[in-house]
Amino acid sequence: MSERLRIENLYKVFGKYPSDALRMLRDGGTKDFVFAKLGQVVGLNDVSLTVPGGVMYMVMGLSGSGKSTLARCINRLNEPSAGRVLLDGEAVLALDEKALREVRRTRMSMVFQHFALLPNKRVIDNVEFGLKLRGIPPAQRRRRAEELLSLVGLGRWGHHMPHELSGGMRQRVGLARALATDADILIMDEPFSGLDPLIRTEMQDELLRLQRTFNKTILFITHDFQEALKLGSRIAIMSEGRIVREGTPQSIVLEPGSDYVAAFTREIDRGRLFDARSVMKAPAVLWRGPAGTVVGGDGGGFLLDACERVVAGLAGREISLLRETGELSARRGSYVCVPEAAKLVEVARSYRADHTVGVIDDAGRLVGVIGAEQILARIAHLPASGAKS
Ligand SMILES: Nc1ncnc2c1ncn2[C@@H]1O[C@H](COP(=O)(O)OP(=O)(O)OP(=O)(O)O)[C@@H](O)[C@H]1O
Repeated sequence: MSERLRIENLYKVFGKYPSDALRMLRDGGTKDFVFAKLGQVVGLNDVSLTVPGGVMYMVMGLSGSGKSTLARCINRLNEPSAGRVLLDGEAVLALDEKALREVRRTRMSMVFQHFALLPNKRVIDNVEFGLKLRGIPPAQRRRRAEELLSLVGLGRWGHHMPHELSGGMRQRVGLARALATDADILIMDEPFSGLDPLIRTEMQDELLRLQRTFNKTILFITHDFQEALKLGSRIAIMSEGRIVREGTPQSIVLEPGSDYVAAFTREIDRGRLFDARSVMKAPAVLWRGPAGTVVGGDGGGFLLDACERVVAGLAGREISLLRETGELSARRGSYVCVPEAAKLVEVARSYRADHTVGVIDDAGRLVGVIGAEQILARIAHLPASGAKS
């Protein structure tokens, strides 16, 4: 994945002469310290991050942690006090006004809270709006808008006014409008906050679906950790203008690194966050013979062919028999395998006592095994022996 957006050592101090504040911050001073000494508010304190192309990158933190300031500094709605913003390697802070306007219009667009629609324009005109500003010819932009409306399930609503639609439908129009712009980097500042929970879930699913279709690069701001976990490929967690933890959702939950981050992870549903790949153990070889190779452990195993594909399953007692007598007793069809991406909750559902769950890759090869110990350990958040993180 190529890098699209890179932020390097970005600072934002709200105040006329930020140089003293910057010096204090670079010397290790905190936001509170700067405010106490100078009365200036620190929005960002040495923020660096990299957003790869085609991913949804989440910026998460409590109110006042600097999320919106970061979003606004990236496209210079707020002028950063120091640091660099690179869009496809180009320095955004060096752009003159005209070039900046062009970048905002065509390459990096900002989606504000609630996707507010223009109330006196029809739904289709709302979706077309950004394209019109870009000077796309009428027939072409109409086609694109119609396409997008049907993609969000509102193909027949183009000629209605926004007030004739339900809240959820209006949100979908807003999402279609955001995606209609050809800018392939979208900065979304809490677009779903304040929505009722059902509509919010529906919108999150819709965004994930559309993201897969359009492969946009999205920097998504949220204060909701669950939302960050659900949508994000990577998450940056902010506190007091700094990034205090950055990583994949699974790595952050496994190793929060501080009490501040750990507090967000406590209530999350681990069964739906972790996948088979992240809990499986490497299969140990127990036996080799003309019939194939047996891998697994005391809880059960698998007989594999020469291509490492599962031929048959062995229950725990059959593994004991093999160990004691060297006698192979494996039953064809008597095993459970899941794909690497299967969620832990699905693995737990397929688990049978005295059997090990196999994990297979796209080519059908056995790449790992999961016993009850791994499932329970990850759900209860204990380190499991041999499990990958
Ligand atoms: N225009 C401004 N002038 C002065 N201080 C500001 C300004 N905008 C933001 N701040 C301050 O910068 C800090 C970061 O604010 P920001 O809005 O980025 O936080 P946030 O994480 O987006 O919060 P929220 O979730 O409440 O929107 C806060 O201390 C805020 O008071």
